[in-house]
Amino acid sequence: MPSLSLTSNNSSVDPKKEKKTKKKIVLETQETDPLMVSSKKEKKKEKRKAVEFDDDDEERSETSSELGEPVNLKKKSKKAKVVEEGKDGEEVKAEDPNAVTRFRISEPLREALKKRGIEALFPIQARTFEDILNGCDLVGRARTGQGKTLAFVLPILESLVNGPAKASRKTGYGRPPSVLVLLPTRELATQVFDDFKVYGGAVGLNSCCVYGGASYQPQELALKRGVDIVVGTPGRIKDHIEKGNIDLSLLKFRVLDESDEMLRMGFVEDVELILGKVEDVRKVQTLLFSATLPDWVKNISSRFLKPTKKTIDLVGNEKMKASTNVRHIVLPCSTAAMPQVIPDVISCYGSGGRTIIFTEKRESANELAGLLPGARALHGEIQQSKREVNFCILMVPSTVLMFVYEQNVSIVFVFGFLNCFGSSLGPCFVTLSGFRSGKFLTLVATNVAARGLDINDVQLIIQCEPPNDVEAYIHRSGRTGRAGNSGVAVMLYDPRRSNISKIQRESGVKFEHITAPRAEDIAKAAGVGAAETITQVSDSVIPAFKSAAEDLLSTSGLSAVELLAKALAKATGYTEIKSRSLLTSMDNHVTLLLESGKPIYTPS
Ligand SMILES: Nc1ncnc2c1ncn2[C@@H]1O[C@H](COP(=O)(O)OP(=O)(O)OP(=O)(O)O)[C@@H](O)[C@H]1O
Repeated sequence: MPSLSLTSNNSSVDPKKEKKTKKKIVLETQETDPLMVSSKKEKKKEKRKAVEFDDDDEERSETSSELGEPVNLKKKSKKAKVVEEGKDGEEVKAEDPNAVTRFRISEPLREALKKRGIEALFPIQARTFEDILNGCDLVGRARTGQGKTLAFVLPILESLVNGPAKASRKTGYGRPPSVLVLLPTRELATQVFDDFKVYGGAVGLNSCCVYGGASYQPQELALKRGVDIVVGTPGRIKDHIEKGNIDLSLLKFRVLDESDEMLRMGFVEDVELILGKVEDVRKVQTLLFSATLPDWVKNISSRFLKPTKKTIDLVGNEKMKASTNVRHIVLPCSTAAMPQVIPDVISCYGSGGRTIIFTEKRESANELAGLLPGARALHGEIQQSKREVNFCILMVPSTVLMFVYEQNVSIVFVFGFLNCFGSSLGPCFVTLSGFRSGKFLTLVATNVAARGLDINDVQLIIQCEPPNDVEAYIHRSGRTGRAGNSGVAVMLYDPRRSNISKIQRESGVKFEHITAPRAEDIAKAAGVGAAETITQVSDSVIPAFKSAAEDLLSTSGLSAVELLAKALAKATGYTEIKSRSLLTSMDNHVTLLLESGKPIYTPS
């Protein structure tokens, strides 16, 4: 009989160590099985050991910006500000080489940027600005959240109002568009349109947004009135071109944003048809942007862009393709354990901000959203009106509610009694706009939310299983850690069914391996929050509770600190701390590592 030793290691799973100790058997059992643990005391001892944090840096992501405790990651990574001593000891900021003032950006645009807190360009913007303004076709690539949208918005607007495109640009009623921007999803089109609306509006240029699933009429009206910039999805833009609503004869710019996704989604034919409608391609500048540019997209781009095109690739051959502002983590977890594990991951890593959870299928998104408190689902089957709606209530008399769509394109009168309000309002404020505005903090989405979405304060991304391709991993994890902020991306995987090595190899991410947050971790995070709220309780309550507190202190045999700890535990809903499997993250399971002195052979 080989000798067996019992090791319960609740800290990080270390694949390297696993390799070295080949003669180990990992068993798993219900915690209540008396045969598997010698005594309760021993078990408690092992648990206590497991609480100690394995501080082995080796297994942590080399890309992590925050490698300490898994809580409170809400930090802005500070951009270096060079400060010099001026006259009379006054502090003078040395000018940033990427300061907005150093670029050919006109005053109204500078003002609009300043209003949004932008005083310097990000590297992809600085590196592409002059080339675009000088009329070059360009392929631009930078990691997620690095500001690729403004990298094309700013020089295009400058070119139209002060640069080479100004001379031949038409103005007035019924003018055909000067700019056409193609994006793969309606959500992205809306987002990029918002930027054109703000910055274009600042220099007197009009934009409109067209996408499938929404009514044609308001889009046709806007196009007929005349616009400078059209942003939209390929299918609907193609329809408008075929219906004669969009005239591309005076087009100056065409932009393919998230180009690889657009072409992958089967829009190649639509995109080719749209681009083919431009009669004289020499008069049009074509720009192509994405965080991921597989070789096949680069090849296709040579068909759409001039041979003289410039390529600005800020990722290039660097091993790490995903965001370097994100802490990339993997966690073994079975599907059955997800509803228990995900809320705990959110408690430990969500820093109180927004979380996006990605599932592969629509049904799983619906199911999970139903199981997680305060979560909503977003996927392609959800009606467009519910996916991104920006209603505002204009007046609420006792019996009439009136909603006006933000773009003033449709007005809906809803007549009814005020008590109908609660039930009718709910579905209106759903999904993206509700998530953006903080009405709910957890979004469960399919890949429809993987690309380009820029939502404030998304602290945590959870992927329920490894995606099929590396691009999906890069874009999904890139919904956090944007514009210099840090974030956490946790990928769940079932070690018996899925493999993370392909994603690891192709993305260049060195994943940090963790186990499901232990009850102690979650309790600690909750305790910190509860301690803060206790200090906010009014002193007026003390007299009412003082005598009970004194009685408790004198009779319990516990110290004041221990009693306070129990009170915090109760306040946060903890009456006991449960164990959890390291392999599947199932509650009430313990993982046992049995080491043998000799090889063990199975009967077969
Ligand atoms: N120069 C800047 N200074 C500060 N913030 C900026 C600057 N440029 C862009 N941003 C902000 O950075 C965020 C990310 O920008 P954007 O969505 O364009 O990134 P992206 O590179 O297109 O990301 P993705 O690849 O995910 O689509 C936005 O909130 C944007 O307002």
